[in-house]
Amino acid sequence: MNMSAKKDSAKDLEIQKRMEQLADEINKHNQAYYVDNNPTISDELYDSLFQELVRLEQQYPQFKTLFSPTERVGAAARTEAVKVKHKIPLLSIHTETDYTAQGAYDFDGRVRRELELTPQDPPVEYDCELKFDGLAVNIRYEKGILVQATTRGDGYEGEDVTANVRTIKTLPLKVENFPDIFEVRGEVILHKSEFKRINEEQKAEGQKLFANPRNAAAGCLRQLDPSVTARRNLSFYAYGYGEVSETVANKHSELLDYLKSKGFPVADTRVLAYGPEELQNFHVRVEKIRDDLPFDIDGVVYKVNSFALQRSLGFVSREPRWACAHKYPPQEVQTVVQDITIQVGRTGKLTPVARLKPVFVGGTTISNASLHNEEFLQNMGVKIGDTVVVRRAGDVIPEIVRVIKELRPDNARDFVMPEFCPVCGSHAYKEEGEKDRKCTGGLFCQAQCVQSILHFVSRKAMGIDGIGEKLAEQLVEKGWVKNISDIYRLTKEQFVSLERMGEKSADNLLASIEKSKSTTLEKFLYAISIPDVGESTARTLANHFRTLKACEDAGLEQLLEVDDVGMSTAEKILHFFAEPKNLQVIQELQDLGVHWEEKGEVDASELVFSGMTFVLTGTLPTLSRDEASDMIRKAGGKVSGSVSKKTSYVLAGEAAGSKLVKAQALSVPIISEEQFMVMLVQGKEE
Ligand SMILES: NC(=O)c1ccc[n+]([C@@H]2O[C@H](COP(=O)([O-])OP(=O)(O)OC[C@H]3O[C@@H](n4cnc5c(N)ncnc54)[C@H](O)[C@@H]3O)[C@@H](O)[C@H]2O)c1
Ligand SMILES: [Zn+2]
Repeated sequence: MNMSAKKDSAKDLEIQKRMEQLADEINKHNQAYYVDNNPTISDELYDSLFQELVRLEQQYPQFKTLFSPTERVGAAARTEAVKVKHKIPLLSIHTETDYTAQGAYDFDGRVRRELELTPQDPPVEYDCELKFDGLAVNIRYEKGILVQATTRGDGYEGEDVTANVRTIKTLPLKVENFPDIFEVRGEVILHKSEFKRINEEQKAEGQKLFANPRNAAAGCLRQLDPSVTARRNLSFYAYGYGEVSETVANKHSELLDYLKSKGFPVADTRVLAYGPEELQNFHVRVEKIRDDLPFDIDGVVYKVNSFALQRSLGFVSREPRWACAHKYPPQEVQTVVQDITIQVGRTGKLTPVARLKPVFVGGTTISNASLHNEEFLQNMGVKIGDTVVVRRAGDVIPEIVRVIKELRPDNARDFVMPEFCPVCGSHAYKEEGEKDRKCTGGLFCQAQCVQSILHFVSRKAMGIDGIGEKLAEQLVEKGWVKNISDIYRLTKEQFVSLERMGEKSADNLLASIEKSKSTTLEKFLYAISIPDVGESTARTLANHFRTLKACEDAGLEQLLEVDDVGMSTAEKILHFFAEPKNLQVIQELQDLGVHWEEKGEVDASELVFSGMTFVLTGTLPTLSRDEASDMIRKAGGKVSGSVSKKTSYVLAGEAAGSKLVKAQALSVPIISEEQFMVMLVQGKEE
């Protein structure tokens, strides 16, 4: 055997295995749904498993088994029920797999081909109906009297539910001037309001809740005690016929009109359509009113209207060729995880992303879904190769809801989160107690570049005016800024070459960049995006260590000595300064002229406001709040947000509010900006 033949046979085995797994899985769900009235997966999901098997069977007919679930309708009647053979089988309906307009065109195309119509022939007349989401029943009338009702069962033999069907209030028990034998077919359903009521009742009685109206309807209909069924307002809608002793119509729509005239409930949402475009119009219109209908539907049904044409089209295995169900885009489907890769976000967060075999869900095709983080990955237990359930409802981002472990192939692989950033190669750590793993190369990691520029230039950091998100993105895209130190290498030529950037703004920008070079240690420590180091931690670090070198060299113990630096922050600071490339960027910044005054070892107690706490309130005549706060801190004082007995002074301006009242109540001295400035110079109150 040559290599490629060997590969082929391995692939064949894999496909065969998949088909067996799918068949087992579908059979299991058939049992749960049809026999136990207790489905464990959504219909949409079931449909997508089913459709995958159908496709594989078409592609690889040699692997199709005799017992394939695609050959059968529903499930056999329960053993405890009385079984009834149908005079005429109750089959299923073909479901169009294309949920878009194409579905209507596909169906019409097939019908026209089968009927050997040419493009010159007129459009086919169709009857369009709702596809009720309930249970099919066959109701037999003899001489106008309801004598027997049966469920569909496996299509050939169903369960006798006569006593229960008789309790349906909208169904005539006796029909005048009816043919000797007439079997009416239709759907038994529960209205949504009734479903809600029943579930509330079940809950109050501590009984099991029904998953959806269809299952509740099935449960009520197949209930062995008719008095229970009678208390549940089941509804019935007619849409077809079985054995009849007399022809009453030549077209499907006429038959439904006839049944309606005889007192049978027939849904009003029903139209005649000519050709595929009109079919699709109906599909679209019904989708718009779907949620407002009093009962659940799972699509629409198109039927060739003429009985004569229906007869010439006939049946294929379990379905008539003259009808099809056109459903709505599912919001939940299954697909396969082909790979798991890492995406690095702007903040350095490493996110595992499942690369999916493209699948149509919630109206669009998706091929990726976020797995969020390690914890999510673990809880989900997803492996590469797994079949997963993907959900996308409305505009919501697609998500993986569950792994179908039964469909896991033997060669499924575990995914392990990397310890290095895939973009820049820096260490990626997950701190104790945190969910996210983060890249520590904040200063030069390409993935984080835009974010770090925006942070670097922000007002409380280096205070460079004029670099917003758009510009930052451009600077990175052009490759001009690879790390933040490159900001100080930007030239006027570069700026003016950008769209919508005039000479004047370029000059202003460059001036602002130049001005930012003169800064303070606390602003610099804040600007370089050390994880967890916000404005206030940067300040305490600067006050504590006084020089950048001391801060860089600090060990864990020394860091923990700093006020409000806990274990997790200390570790992040350590990791940050342990990354040689971060140190390199810091050095480059200094080489390019960024500087500040290093305070050296000043004794904090010598400062004017040391040991004092200030509270600011109202609008000061000349200083902004940030400026006043800065001045207080530089002079060794603290700024607090609320007045207490420990407050030394309240610095009050125009329109001061409740803080002023509180200060008066606690006899805290209140000072004006003018008094404050004097104190700052003289060291005490005037
Ligand atoms: N969730 C699960 O575990 C699970 C398991 C098995 C089946 N299912 C669901 O059941 C479906 C398969 O069941 P199916 O064979 O009954 O096929 P179907 O429900 O796709 O279509 C056939 C049925 O449509 C109904 N119907 C509603 N309105 C109609 C109308 N106007 N005219 C004609 N028929 C109409 C009839 O009951 C008919 O038997 C799947 O599509 C799936 O959604 C779900
Ligand atoms: Zn990185």
